[in-house]
Amino acid sequence: MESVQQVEPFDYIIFGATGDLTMRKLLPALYNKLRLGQVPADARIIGTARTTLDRDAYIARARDALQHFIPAKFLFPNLLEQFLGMISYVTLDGTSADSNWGELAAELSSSPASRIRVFYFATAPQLYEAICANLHAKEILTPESRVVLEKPIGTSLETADAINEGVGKFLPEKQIYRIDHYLGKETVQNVLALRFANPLLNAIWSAEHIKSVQITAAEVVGVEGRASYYDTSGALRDMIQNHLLQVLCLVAMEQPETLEADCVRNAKLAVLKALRPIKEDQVANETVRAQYTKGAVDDHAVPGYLEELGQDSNTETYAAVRTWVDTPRWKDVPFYIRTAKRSKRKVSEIVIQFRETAQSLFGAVPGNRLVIRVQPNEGVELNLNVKNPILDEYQLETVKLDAPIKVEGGPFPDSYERLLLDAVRGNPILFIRRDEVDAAWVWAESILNAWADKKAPMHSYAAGSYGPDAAKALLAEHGDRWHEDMV
Ligand SMILES: NC(=O)C1=CN([C@@H]2O[C@H](COP(=O)(O)OP(=O)(O)OC[C@H]3O[C@@H](n4cnc5c(N)ncnc54)[C@H](OP(=O)(O)O)[C@@H]3O)[C@@H](O)[C@H]2O)C=CC1
Ligand SMILES: O=C1O[C@H](COP(=O)(O)O)[C@@H](O)[C@H](O)[C@H]1O
Repeated sequence: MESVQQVEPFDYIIFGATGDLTMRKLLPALYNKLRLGQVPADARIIGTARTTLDRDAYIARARDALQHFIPAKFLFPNLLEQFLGMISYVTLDGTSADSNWGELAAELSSSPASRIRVFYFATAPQLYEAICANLHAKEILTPESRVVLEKPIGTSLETADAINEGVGKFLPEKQIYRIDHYLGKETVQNVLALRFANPLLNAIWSAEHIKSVQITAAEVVGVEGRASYYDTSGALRDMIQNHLLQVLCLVAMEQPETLEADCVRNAKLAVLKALRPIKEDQVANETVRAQYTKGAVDDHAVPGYLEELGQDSNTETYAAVRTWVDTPRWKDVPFYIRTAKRSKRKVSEIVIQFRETAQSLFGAVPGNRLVIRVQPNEGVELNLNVKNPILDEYQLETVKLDAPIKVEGGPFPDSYERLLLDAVRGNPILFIRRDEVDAAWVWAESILNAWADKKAPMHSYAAGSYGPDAAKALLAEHGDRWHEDMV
């Protein structure tokens, strides 16, 4: 029950405190943890950014954000005031040695030196090294400090190395927390529980019984206000290199010896290293990339990606990859991973397709299917073949066992909630180690390089559809179908 206990007193120092991430995710997550009794009353949140604001002006912004992003029934007036009372603001350019570091240091010095300090970098990653250099030079980093790095950790192995080296000059790896918010999702963490706490599933979790695995993260939204970032990234860098590969690792890994962070991270790393490299001349066969064109989402007409961008682009808003984990457990089992902007519906899910039985008492019977609904409508469903109760003879039909995953009396926790306090706890189990980042880039780069060299076509799909038809062929070659095409 450790996770419902209050954490130790902390100072959370947010760089980028006026930004979208802070307002939409970080402050609401910390408020929710206070509501749940996990944040001690003397915890403090110090926001910093370059915009000149006094405390009152910052608190007004924070209040607006909380009123907007926390459902009214969970926004208790006294608690809101208590939370806002924990916040202060320092106008600071994190990259400039001449900036207001004295004020930040003075704020922090009012707490005991042994207090936990979490420096959360909600800024562009190019700033991380300079911020760390200043924190170091101004002697603000203590042995009880950690830094949380937001994604993206680079756009390639080389740029990721530059970020990691830059931060690593000032802090050892154990004080560096690279966030991947998919690991903060309860339903993603649940993959380990499902696999290793259910002998029934554990016994059949291998190529002998599993025919294929598909992992999807599709969104209805387009690139919204983030086109300038997104166009330098694309679907593979934005979602697959990090979030979906992490999910794949949890599905495919061998059982770690313990739940200690490095045991789990070693097991994930082994999967990343076992991913079969996709060679340049295979990229056209093993991957599909596409851009959305104009279409309709929820009956509203929406423009295509290029129209939104206002210029030509070679950036994919859809990516699907067929990949293989070269370990005995997963021999010849295809893993299909896909992500899309402007899809028909928002869904993140893992579909485990079990093998059919060609000859049984009932002849050929379809394989069972386990669906882990990451979001929305969080839960687990299992398709079973049963006897049709109306007919006298044995005729089979499929029923679905459905186990929703809900939180009694509360909203489903946002992924940032768990992660923000794990950084305080000093528990890196849900954060990415540097060697994982590197291994994921090694695998992703061969695809990205081939795409950059136009070795695979750029397909298109109408906004509001499930993606390009070409993606169906990736699965059809192995007798598989995407979940929405399954009967
Ligand atoms: N928004 C999201 O949903 C997600 C964001 N991320 C990542 O989080 C990070 C922040 O994203 P987001 O909030 O959207 O970005 P925004 O552009 O909304 O915010 C950037 C923040 O950084 C501050 N900033 C910029 N330069 C400096 C500086 N030199 N010193 C101190 N503060 C500075 C800005 O304030 P000011 O201009 O006042 O200095 C602002 O508060 C990025 O790395 C992004 O990739 C990751 C996943 C999702
Ligand atoms: O990291 C990112 O994730 C979001 C999708 O997150 P989800 O929790 O809503 O599935 C995505 O919109 C964004 O482009 C990407 O940077």
